[in-house]
Amino acid sequence: MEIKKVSMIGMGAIGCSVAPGLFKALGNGFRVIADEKRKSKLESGIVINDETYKFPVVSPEEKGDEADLVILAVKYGHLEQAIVDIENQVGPNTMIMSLLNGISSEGIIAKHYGEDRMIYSLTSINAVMKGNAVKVSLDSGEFMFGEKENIISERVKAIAKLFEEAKLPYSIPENIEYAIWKKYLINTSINPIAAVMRAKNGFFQDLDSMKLVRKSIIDEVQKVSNAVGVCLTDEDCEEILTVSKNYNPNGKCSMLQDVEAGRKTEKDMFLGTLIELGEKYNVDVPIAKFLYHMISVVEEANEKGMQIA
Ligand SMILES: NC(=O)C1=CN([C@@H]2O[C@H](COP(=O)(O)OP(=O)(O)OC[C@H]3O[C@@H](n4cnc5c(N)ncnc54)[C@H](OP(=O)(O)O)[C@@H]3O)[C@@H](O)[C@H]2O)C=CC1
Ligand SMILES: CC(C)(CO)C(=O)C(=O)O
Repeated sequence: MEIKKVSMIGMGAIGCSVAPGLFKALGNGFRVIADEKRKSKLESGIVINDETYKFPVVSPEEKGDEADLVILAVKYGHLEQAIVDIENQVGPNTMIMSLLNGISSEGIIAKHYGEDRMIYSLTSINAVMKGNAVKVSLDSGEFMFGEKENIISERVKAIAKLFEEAKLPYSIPENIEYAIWKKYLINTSINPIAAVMRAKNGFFQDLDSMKLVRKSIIDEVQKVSNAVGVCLTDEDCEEILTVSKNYNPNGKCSMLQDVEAGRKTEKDMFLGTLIELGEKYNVDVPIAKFLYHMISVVEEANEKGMQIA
């Protein structure tokens, strides 16, 4: 199996981390799915690490040229529309990979296109987008992917080959669902706190007191993981506290970028999901609820144009 055509939806911080490598590896076999408005922005060029790129664009309406692999890199609030927009790129053998954070996007996409198409994935790379410019260091993390059943299938091997050719750092974890939960532990204990405090990555690297704040939500995620049967260990919870050390201290997590850009955040994907699972499995998650409400305040203040002092 060889991957010759990849279509990607979502050319923000993460999409732009993957796109240059895939474009170099595949040439016009790499396409960005974009409607008219986004297409004209992309055609005027997108600046990634100071280099301007003009990627081939395909409209959601264009039919008859399906991709071998479709990659989604939109925010959670845009997922439903993106699922509709990728439709003409999905043929009988197309694989679908979601780089969205959180533990829920694969299940949502699978409801529309079927579980058998899904390749489970995550990225630990930290990228920042401002206007049409993205800064990313591929050394800050990697991409992880695998089959839900954790077999090294021909599909997984083909994606690994593609990522090698594209010079994108990757690994295939022993258990992809577990790896996605570990990433969820990172995000639930960094993103909402960073968004409320307007804290750059450095706050999560150099402040001992921040560890205590993070531990309170980490504890809730661990309890919920036990209830659903994923069972994150105490070692995972400790390890996660140091995992952000490779990030640029002046960099910002994606939720802080949302708040600063005046966008709605992914609070439902991170905290809403935890609250729902807590209710379902009878696990108390008061810190998740508190953070959820704090983010709602930040979003409402943004909407009403109220400034932080
Ligand atoms: N930034 C980071 O460091 C990391 C982010 N993530 C996760 O990756 C996902 C993407 O985040 P990030 O890249 O930061 O998000 P961004 O907001 O930077 O980028 C999302 C992009 O998707 C585009 N988009 C949305 N809907 C569509 C659509 N229907 N068709 C075409 N384009 C669309 C947006 O365009 P427009 O602006 O025009 O709406 C935007 O350019 C999130 O789930 C995030 O949590 C994971 C790891 C790290
Ligand atoms: C890079 C990292 C882990 C920072 O929290 C992230 O996933 C994000 O920004 O959403």
